[in-house]
Amino acid sequence: MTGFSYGLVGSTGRMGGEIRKILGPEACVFEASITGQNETGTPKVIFDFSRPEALELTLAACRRFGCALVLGTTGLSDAQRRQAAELAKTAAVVQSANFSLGIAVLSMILADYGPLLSDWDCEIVEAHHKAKKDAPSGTALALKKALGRDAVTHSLRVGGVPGDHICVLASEQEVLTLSHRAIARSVFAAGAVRAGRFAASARPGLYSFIDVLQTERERNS
Ligand SMILES: NC(=O)C1=CN([C@@H]2O[C@H](COP(=O)(O)OP(=O)(O)OC[C@H]3O[C@@H](n4cnc5c(N)ncnc54)[C@H](OP(=O)(O)O)[C@@H]3O)[C@@H](O)[C@H]2O)C=CC1
Ligand SMILES: O=C(O)C1=N[C@H](C(=O)O)C[C@H](O)C1
Repeated sequence: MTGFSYGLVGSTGRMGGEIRKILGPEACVFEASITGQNETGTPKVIFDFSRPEALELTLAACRRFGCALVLGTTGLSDAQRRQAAELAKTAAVVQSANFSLGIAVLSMILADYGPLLSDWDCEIVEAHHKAKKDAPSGTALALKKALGRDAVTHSLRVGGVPGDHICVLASEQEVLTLSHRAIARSVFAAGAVRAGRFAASARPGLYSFIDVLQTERERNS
């Protein structure tokens, strides 16, 4: 059961399918993909897991419906991020390159403790399924941002891997390896739906998945 009607941009895709499995196909009242658009009601939240080229359509739909946005598409340009931030002045927008809990915690660890290792080398290895279009992954870019400095990234596109990220930090004397593996793509959909439930009742603003988790924690404490 959903509790809200939703829209999907990227409805025929891998992530679109996973979100449908959680929220139920009957509550999906707006869907879009390259092959077309279908509208049967007013969504409370639109989920965009598609391609950067679709963002214009997504932002226009959010404005038209006056609804919130969960934006998971990676490979966005800086200008597109600014466009999403512009929508956030009037609607709740949760944007994250990775809606898994493990990557959220890994990002917090890097942001908090990365500065202690500022003179260590750092390289990031990411592996994904062969159909993934962008490289490096949005998550690898976000992990670099959390670390607060540049890091060489290595991208593998092999088999059906849902998403692996490994940060290797090393000095002359020691090596610290922090790694995350998504066992199934459903983990990202579960996080996105969690963000959608938050966004459905949140004030306008630009939120990260970490903001969603921290708000939930404050509400439950
Ligand atoms: N933030 C996160 O946690 C995660 C993010 N992602 C990101 O989500 C995105 C989608 O991934 P995935 O589901 O695997 O991709 P798929 O290739 O399986 O699906 C892409 C979807 O987008 C649609 N699409 C492509 N171009 C356009 C367009 N110009 N206008 C409208 N719709 C379009 C496709 O339609 P059609 O079928 O007609 O071609 C399809 O429905 C990627 O950017 C990926 O990196 C993925 C997993 C987790
Ligand atoms: O395309 C994918 O599949 C994924 N994309 C996201 C990314 O680019 O980081 C998140 C996840 O790793 C799966």
